[in-house]
Amino acid sequence: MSKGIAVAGLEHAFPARGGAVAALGRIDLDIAPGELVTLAGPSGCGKTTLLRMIAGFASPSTGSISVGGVPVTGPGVERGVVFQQPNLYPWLDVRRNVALGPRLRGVGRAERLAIADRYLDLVGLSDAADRRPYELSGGMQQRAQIARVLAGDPEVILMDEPYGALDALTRERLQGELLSLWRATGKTILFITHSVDEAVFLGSRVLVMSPRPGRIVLDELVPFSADPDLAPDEIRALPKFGATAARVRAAIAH
Ligand SMILES: Nc1ncnc2c1ncn2[C@@H]1O[C@H](COP(=O)(O)OP(=O)(O)OP(=O)(O)O)[C@@H](O)[C@H]1O
Repeated sequence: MSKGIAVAGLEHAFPARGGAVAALGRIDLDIAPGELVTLAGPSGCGKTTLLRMIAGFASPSTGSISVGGVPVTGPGVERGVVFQQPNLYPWLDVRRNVALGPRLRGVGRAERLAIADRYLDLVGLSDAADRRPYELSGGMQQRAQIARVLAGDPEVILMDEPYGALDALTRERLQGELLSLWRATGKTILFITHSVDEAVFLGSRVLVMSPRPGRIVLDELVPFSADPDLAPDEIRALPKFGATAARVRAAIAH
């Protein structure tokens, strides 16, 4: 099951010496269950602030956020968060890191390890299950983090530039994997990125925010990622892909 996200009349200013920093202008946003929404915009425009508020790590100065119709008042198991830097526990092996969510939910040992193995297989990490996080490459750690979030079976996945620190090849591979995973599970995903290519490749809908205080200045449905007849490799080669990317780039530069 996936849930929708509703942001209504949201504004946010951070208190600061010499006056407040207006981080987010007015944001009204409805994300339907099962959408994969990518969010781009210039550095410092408030993308992370918005994601952290939906995650329940911080609350807005004004306005409201609900997930699945329930107001957000703090973090919750129905929202999984993937950070730019993998945040695995160094003292647990990869399988136990992934099994952590089910463990916290009280799932028995054999079952939670089976769940972990299923998600490690899904992200192509079965061979690394017994290793510690520091024995993994950056891309493998990021995959393990994604497996861990999926093992918690959240209805909504919030991803804050998860591939920003990866090399180009690994990044493209993980983008393709995420696409297959989203097509298979229909989870609601909000994905922040600095890459126009990544935004247009992954998003069933692309949002662009203005410079701070961030407002949504482009909101466009994109037909590529949801099309089961399009293999990941084919998407970037479409002429319409280039045209959409040009519009997104123009909106960011505005
Ligand atoms: N805790 C805080 N206190 C004061 N100002 C903050 C705080 N967190 C963020 N800001 C400011 O709010 C603005 C938005 O920051 P945010 O991290 O949301 O932007 P971003 O779009 O995610 O940026 P980037 O793309 O560079 O990661 C920035 O000007 C930032 O300096």
